[in-house]
Amino acid sequence: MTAAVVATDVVKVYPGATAPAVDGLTFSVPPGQAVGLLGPNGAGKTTLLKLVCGASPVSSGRILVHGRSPDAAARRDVAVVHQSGPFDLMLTVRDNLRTAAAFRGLPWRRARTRAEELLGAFELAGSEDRPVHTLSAGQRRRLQVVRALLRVPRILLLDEPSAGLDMEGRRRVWVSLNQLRRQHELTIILTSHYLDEVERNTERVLVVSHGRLIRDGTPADLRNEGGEARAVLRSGSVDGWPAIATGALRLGLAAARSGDEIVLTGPELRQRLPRLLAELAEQRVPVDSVELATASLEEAFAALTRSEVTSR
Ligand SMILES: Nc1ncnc2c1ncn2[C@@H]1O[C@H](COP(=O)(O)OP(=O)(O)OP(=O)(O)O)[C@@H](O)[C@H]1O
Repeated sequence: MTAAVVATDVVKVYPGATAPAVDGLTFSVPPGQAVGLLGPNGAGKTTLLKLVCGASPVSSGRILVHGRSPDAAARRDVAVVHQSGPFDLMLTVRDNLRTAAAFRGLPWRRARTRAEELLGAFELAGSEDRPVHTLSAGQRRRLQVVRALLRVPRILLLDEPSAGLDMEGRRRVWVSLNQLRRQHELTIILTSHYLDEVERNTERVLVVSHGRLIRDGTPADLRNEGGEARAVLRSGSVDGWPAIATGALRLGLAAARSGDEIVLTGPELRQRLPRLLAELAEQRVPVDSVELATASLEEAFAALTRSEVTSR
């Protein structure tokens, strides 16, 4: 089976730059996989997408897209939703889609049915005759995805697809994309700063920092690495709260109360918690239940990128 994308020792140095934007990336993505590309601002995520779609050449190393050079693959196999995809704002939705179809060599009589289906799926039905400047930012974002999907690609690259979308807009985009994934073997590589979106819609995350790959695993792998993020204590008696807060503070933990729940956070939670519980038992402070909660992907990612910064 030919991989959808194979990157081998890929380096990208922009002209005049002092450091590479992408610095020796090696990975492969099997067909049909959805991959989230994570990293702080400036990590090299957008650059990597540009290299995969052939919009920018690699400085060294090699990228193969379904076994071909990105240039050769791009026109047929790859569709991209850029961070800001320009439309002709004065033209209607239909005319913008017609232009995009012509650019891809798709006859409009065929592309039109597909455009209508997609506009319906992305909740833009009825907007065909509206000039694009009259659409909201969220509607334009969805129209960008529609435009990218006029011909079902083998690989869809999404650069911040949810930027500017509210929660409902994000949900709608993903319902449609996941439906498409069920119908076709579609490989997706996306960058996003919404980690809940990445966790829900991808099978794998690549974490990039300063152009280098620092993690490659499932969202669950990354979350587990983040360890326990918080412990929730339930106490039947509010009288115990001062003792719990003081004891937690002594052990270097933060405590916050909400009703009869006390949330403890801080380093080495799993190790420090038994000591706190032993102290509370000695003081006869009632604790009804304790629950350790693992880190969310967001918390795990924040911890990982923080440790990267401090270890450099
Ligand atoms: N066309 C360009 N010319 C010169 N340098 C560039 C160019 N595009 C990006 N860079 C630089 O390359 C590095 C990586 O940028 P890139 O846009 O790939 O990061 P990113 O991870 O996508 O960031 P963000 O999350 O902010 O979108 C940055 O230092 C950036 O300033």
